[in-house]
Amino acid sequence: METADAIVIGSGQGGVPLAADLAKEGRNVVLFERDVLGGSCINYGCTPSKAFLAAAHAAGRARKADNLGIHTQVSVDFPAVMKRVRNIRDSFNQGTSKRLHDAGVKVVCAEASFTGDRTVTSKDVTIQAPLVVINTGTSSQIPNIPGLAETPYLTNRNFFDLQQLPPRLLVIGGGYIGLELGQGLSRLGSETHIIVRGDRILDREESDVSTTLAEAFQEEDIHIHFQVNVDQVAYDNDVFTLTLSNGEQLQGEALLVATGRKPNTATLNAAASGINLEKGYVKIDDHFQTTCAGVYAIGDVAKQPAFTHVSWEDYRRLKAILCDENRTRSDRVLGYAVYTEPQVGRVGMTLEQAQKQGINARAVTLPMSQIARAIEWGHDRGFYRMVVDQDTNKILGATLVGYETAELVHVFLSLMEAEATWQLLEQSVHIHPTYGEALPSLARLFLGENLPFCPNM
Ligand SMILES: Cc1cc2nc3c(=O)[nH]c(=O)nc-3n(C[C@H](O)[C@H](O)[C@H](O)COP(=O)(O)OP(=O)(O)OC[C@H]3O[C@@H](n4cnc5c(N)ncnc54)[C@H](O)[C@@H]3O)c2cc1C
Ligand SMILES: NC(=O)c1ccc[n+]([C@@H]2O[C@H](COP(=O)([O-])OP(=O)(O)OC[C@H]3O[C@@H](n4cnc5c(N)ncnc54)[C@H](O)[C@@H]3O)[C@@H](O)[C@H]2O)c1
Repeated sequence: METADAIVIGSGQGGVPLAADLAKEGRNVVLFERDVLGGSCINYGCTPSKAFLAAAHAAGRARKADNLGIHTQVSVDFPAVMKRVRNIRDSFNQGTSKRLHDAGVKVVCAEASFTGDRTVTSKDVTIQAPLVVINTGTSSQIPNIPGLAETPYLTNRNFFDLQQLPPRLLVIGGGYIGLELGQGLSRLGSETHIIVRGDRILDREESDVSTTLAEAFQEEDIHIHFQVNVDQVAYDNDVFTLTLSNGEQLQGEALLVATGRKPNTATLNAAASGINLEKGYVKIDDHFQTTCAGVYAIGDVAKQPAFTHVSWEDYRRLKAILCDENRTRSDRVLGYAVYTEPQVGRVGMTLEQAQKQGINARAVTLPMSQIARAIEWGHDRGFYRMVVDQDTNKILGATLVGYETAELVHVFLSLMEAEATWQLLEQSVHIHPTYGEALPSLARLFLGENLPFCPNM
């Protein structure tokens, strides 16, 4: 058996920089990766999906320019779109490989599992180390629908290998992936059907977020089938046929399954090192420590909010903790975004979440149709909402639905990190005419509904 100073299992968003940093300090670090280097984000998550959406939204916006009096004929070169996506993906992937190599990390390209205390084995190597970090992420959770397993369905894993635009796309799941990739292919020309088992899309968000998005999707002829399950999947002559629980049948040349994630722990044999799992996820404390001393877990596999910036921040915090700094995983403000059009930018608590915690909370909402910039630019669907604690006046959360709100929500992230009050935002003088100008306007709603809140409105 070999020994090392540190083992990292999985080359996700946290594992790669951690392995590289430790190796640069002169430690002997081994990283195991069973698939391509760089994990989900780079290879089959954020990077390819956002490069793909750049093309899709360019097409969508060009069509919508009709509203501005600009008439265009959109012609999509799908192979060129996907080639660009794969080129970006590949360049990021090569960057990961170079980073690990330059830092002196020993990379073992194989699946790792525990065979003893802090002892990790793959095909032909067994290594023990005093420090082991699990960063194995998640994979698609595939529902047990009769017939599905025998068909060449797509998940986010193989979606970006598509060579031809499917004339008709069927999507199971109305969450992040189904909506982003579903709207994306629709904007590039596929007739798109999204099958949702509940009565709304993006069902973890406030209901008016779901309604706003659903209306936007339906306006661009995306078919959303609510409150139905898929009972049967068949594949014949390159065509998928879905039989729905209401008896309806839908056909398409591509089927995307986007029904959530499952943690990559099935083959990890975590128990061999005394590591407990909870519903398949690695159980950690507030310092990322598992139930085995010296073994830590970061990112999606530790049931952290499943976003790249969270896994990456886990790495920064774990590194500080390993250097005996007083950091935890929970003392941070987290935001996220959904890259549909309109976008959803979120941070902190919703009104309902705050009230459930017993906080004396209040929310104000400003529709996009009352924002000068949104009217001028023709993006007047959506709203900005802020939640505050009425006892302390501190900002507790925000929901922004509209044009590029993933950018704007950072104003709230910083204000909340600084524990600012809504009065600070209200007193800020933002530039006219911008979307950002609407944020002090939003805060001004706490002063009274009928006051003028910004120039021209
Ligand atoms: C389509 C899609 C789009 C997304 N878009 C965004 C976005 O826009 N913004 C955002 O913040 N987040 C986004 N996410 C989420 C984001 O990709 C993940 O939250 C992030 O990659 C988490 O990374 P991680 O570090 O936990 O692990 P991962 O990046 O998942 O990496 C885990 C690695 O471990 C490897 N592995 C697993 N088991 C083993 C084993 N036993 N031995 C060796 N190696 C193993 C895997 O092969 C994988 O490479 C998206 C996800 C998807 C699927
Ligand atoms: N913009 C981003 O940051 C981004 C983008 C994509 C993915 N992600 C991350 O990846 C995660 C996974 O995305 P996802 O879209 O797979 O999951 P999700 O949890 O967002 O959505 C899955 C949806 O599928 C539904 N569903 C589950 N089983 C079903 C079934 N049998 N039939 C029909 N519907 C079913 C669920 O009700 C849910 O609405 C996200 O939660 C997010 O953390 C982030």
